Amino acid sequence: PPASFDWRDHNAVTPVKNQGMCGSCWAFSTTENIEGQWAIHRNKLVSLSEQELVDCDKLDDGCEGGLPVNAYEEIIRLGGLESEKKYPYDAEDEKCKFTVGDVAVYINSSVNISSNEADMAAWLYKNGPISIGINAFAMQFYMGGVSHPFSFLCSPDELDHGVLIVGYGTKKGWFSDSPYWIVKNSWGASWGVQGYYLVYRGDGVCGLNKMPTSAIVK
Ligand SMILES: CCC[C@@H](/C=C/S(=O)(=O)c1ccccc1)NC(=O)[C@H](Cc1ccccc1)NC(=O)N1CCC(N2CCOCC2)CC1
Repeated sequence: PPASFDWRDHNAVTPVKNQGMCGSCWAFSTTENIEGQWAIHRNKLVSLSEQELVDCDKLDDGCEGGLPVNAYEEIIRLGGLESEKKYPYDAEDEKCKFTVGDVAVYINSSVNISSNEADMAAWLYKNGPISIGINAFAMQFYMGGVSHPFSFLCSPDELDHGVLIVGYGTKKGWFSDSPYWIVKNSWGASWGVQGYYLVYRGDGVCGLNKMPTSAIVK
């Protein structure tokens, strides 16, 4: 794989979204992974419905939390994901309004990806953006640059946020180079670097390598 790669340069990433006052980060991590899979394998980039997952995914807890691995399973059970347009986001738990006739995309299965960050970069380059869990402690104070908090401040064993890795690169420094991941967040475009988080790549910081997953679109 190349030294750097960014799926935003290959029309596989929608604009940054905002989950608002609802703990639905897991749904954004899931829909945005599938947006990437569909764009890469069907050459169609369409914004997908997080609200369908908040309302209809019975394995998860809507605004009270969830896991992409559960959401992939529920999307297969339901029969697919509607577009954001057809099933818009309301940032609150509501009655399920899923209509199978309005499905925009479907997935065939999902995979757990290796926690080795070199393997993750190779997988991303070959297949697309990766959904991850992360300890968001350092994200709450993030103002830019390559985030590399001490592990006692950002325990890799306390994942509490779902986000999406869309690329990777290396920042050339005065004394040393910093390899980083480009992470798409769901806290709006005024957060971080136009909505994105640059975090150190290579030492499992904040547990970002603990739960890398993706949907599979054949
Ligand atoms: C209250 C839910 C908060 C929400 C994200 C909110 S958030 O607003 O993005 C945020 C995160 C951190 C700091 C500040 C703000 N977090 C989650 O949904 C996180 C996301 C995550 C964690 C680990 C790996 C991958 C993804 N998940 C979780 O919070 N949970 C995982 C699923 C679990 N369910 C229990 C019942 O049985 C089904 C599973 C509920 C807790």
